[in-house]
Amino acid sequence: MTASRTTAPVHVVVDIEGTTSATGFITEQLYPYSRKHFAQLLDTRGTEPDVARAAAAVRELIGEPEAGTERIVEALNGWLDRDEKVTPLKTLQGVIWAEGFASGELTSHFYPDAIPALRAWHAAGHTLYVFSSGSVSAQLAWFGHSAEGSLLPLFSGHFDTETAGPKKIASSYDAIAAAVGETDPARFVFLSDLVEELDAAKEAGWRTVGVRRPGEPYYAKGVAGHPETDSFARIDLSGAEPVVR
Ligand SMILES: CSCCC(=O)C(=O)COP(=O)(O)O
Ligand SMILES: [Mg+2]
Repeated sequence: MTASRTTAPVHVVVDIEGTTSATGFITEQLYPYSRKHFAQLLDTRGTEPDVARAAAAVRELIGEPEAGTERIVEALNGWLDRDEKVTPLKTLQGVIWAEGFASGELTSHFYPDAIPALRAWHAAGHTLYVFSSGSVSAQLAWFGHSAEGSLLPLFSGHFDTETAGPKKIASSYDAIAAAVGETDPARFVFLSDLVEELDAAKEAGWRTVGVRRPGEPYYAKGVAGHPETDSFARIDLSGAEPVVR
């Protein structure tokens, strides 16, 4: 059972892939871009802290302490093939994508209802956060380069699997609440396309809304046990509970 809350503004925490943005855009535009640059990144910037930490984590995960660039890239591409949200993969993608966005080679995608709703919630006094498997550096590049310019001023913080923990376990949502300094978990509303993530947030006492957009990979799976919407425009945050109109 979730705790009650007043009608005070809430903390809205959004997932990216399948929620604010199309999975197909990310897998077709961003994933190939990262594949193209993994080897070069490891060879030319391997001593940078983020790159070195991620390479060490890949070696540990594959159980090959001596793995060189070729073997690491093979592991990264295997995870990408299966869209596995492995933290060091996401860290390296974030470093690569940050450069791609900065140079103008990459652009981000948002469903047409997402940006107006984010702006409206921010204007209404709600605080906005991102919790995505995409690294914080990828999130900053993504939200910093929308077709409508930078959306970063709308957000009060960004969380990923390195800073908060895996998205399918409740303690990660507790960690976000602690980082935000919020003691009432019912003041959070988490929006995601993946039911296991919504379940974990709900277990932590958060409110949830399942975002179920036609054409998305998890559409058929559904979001049983959570209010469901196909558009941010239908989410009303003015009452004690998020309502889908
Ligand atoms: C452009 S942000 C990175 C997107 C990404 O790589 C990813 O895995 C997003 O997964 P999510 O947790 O947002 O569904
Ligand atoms: Mg998602």
